[in-house]
Amino acid sequence: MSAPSKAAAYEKIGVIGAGAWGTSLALTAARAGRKVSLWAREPEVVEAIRKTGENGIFLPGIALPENITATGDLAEAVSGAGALLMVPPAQHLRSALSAVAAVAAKGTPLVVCAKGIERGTGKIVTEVIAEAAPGFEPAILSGPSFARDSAVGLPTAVTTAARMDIAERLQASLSHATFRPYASDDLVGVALGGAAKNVYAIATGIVDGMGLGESARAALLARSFAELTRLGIALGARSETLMGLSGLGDLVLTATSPTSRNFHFGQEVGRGRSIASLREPGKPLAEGVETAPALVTRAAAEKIELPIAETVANVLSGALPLDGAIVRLMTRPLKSE
Ligand SMILES: NC(=O)C1=CN([C@@H]2O[C@H](COP(=O)(O)OP(=O)(O)OC[C@H]3O[C@@H](n4cnc5c(N)ncnc54)[C@H](O)[C@@H]3O)[C@@H](O)[C@H]2O)C=CC1
Ligand SMILES: O=C(CO)COP(=O)(O)O
Repeated sequence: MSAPSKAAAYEKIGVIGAGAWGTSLALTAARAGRKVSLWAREPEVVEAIRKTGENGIFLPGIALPENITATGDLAEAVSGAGALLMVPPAQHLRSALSAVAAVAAKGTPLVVCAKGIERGTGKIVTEVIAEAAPGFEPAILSGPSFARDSAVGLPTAVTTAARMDIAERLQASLSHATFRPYASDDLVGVALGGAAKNVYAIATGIVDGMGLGESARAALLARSFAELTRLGIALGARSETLMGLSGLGDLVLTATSPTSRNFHFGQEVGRGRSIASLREPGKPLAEGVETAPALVTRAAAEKIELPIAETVANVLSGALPLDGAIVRLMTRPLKSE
């Protein structure tokens, strides 16, 4: 057993992105005793928090304490912050990082809390940080955690991954009675686990929506984990990380729960809803939709086969009809496990 960490907490935390998860994390940091500044892209979110003390647009019904200051001014949000939690949708991470890098103090840990892989490049978030914010400390926060669960005070555990001393300072900065971060220095494993599980949650959602049964769902979940592990190891992740909170833990949560937007998206596809209608503006964010082709791009570059992720990407692009997808998965050459 490792010795308990005595790392010092950061006094102030900046949170960039005030969707459900950014707002919930701001609340977590505030409950842990930090001073928090929460940057929102939408002026109406800043106004709502200032006037009503809650983010009625993305996390309604949750009162935010006074040690959270909402702002639309990025320079104000990052000023004096010991660490910055980056919580935009994954496909907007690069631009958010560039904007922050232009105004924040070099060397500040940029803690990516978004879960995804960049479409077009196939880059995982550690690589995006290195390119968009050179000179800053890369960090990841990920694990099985619905924003509302942790906001209402249900017990939640996540992993903070960074250079170990930074990971431990983040752990100390965010932990409180119902929020338990574990520290890790395996950034690749933690980043990949959180991103890939969204794609596999769409897959299990589809199987559920098609009424193929719980046995099929469990088989798919297990084979999804095998895929995730194969790619993770190729990218340099540790297998125990992938078996932890941000790999297996988040896969089990997201790929079995209708509360998950990704699983729900898959369910609706499996029930025959058109993908275009599920992606209309204003529909819930399902990160796996963009990450599926990105995951496939990255796996191809690493010469790794991901038949389930590929099938999801092909169904979402319209290249493969649903029935064809199941036939394709079940008629692959027989293998040993
Ligand atoms: N909601 C949850 O339970 C959890 C979410 N996450 C991750 O956190 C990230 C953010 O998700 P949520 O907070 O749930 O989002 P949300 O669905 O609650 O809110 C949407 C967010 O997207 C931003 N946004 C919309 N259009 C944009 C654009 N064009 N450019 C930049 N930003 C734009 C909005 O400002 C808002 O912050 C995602 O990567 C998600 O996977 C991770 C763990 C839990
Ligand atoms: O990442 C999450 C839980 O850990 C949230 O999942 P969804 O984005 O699918 O709702």
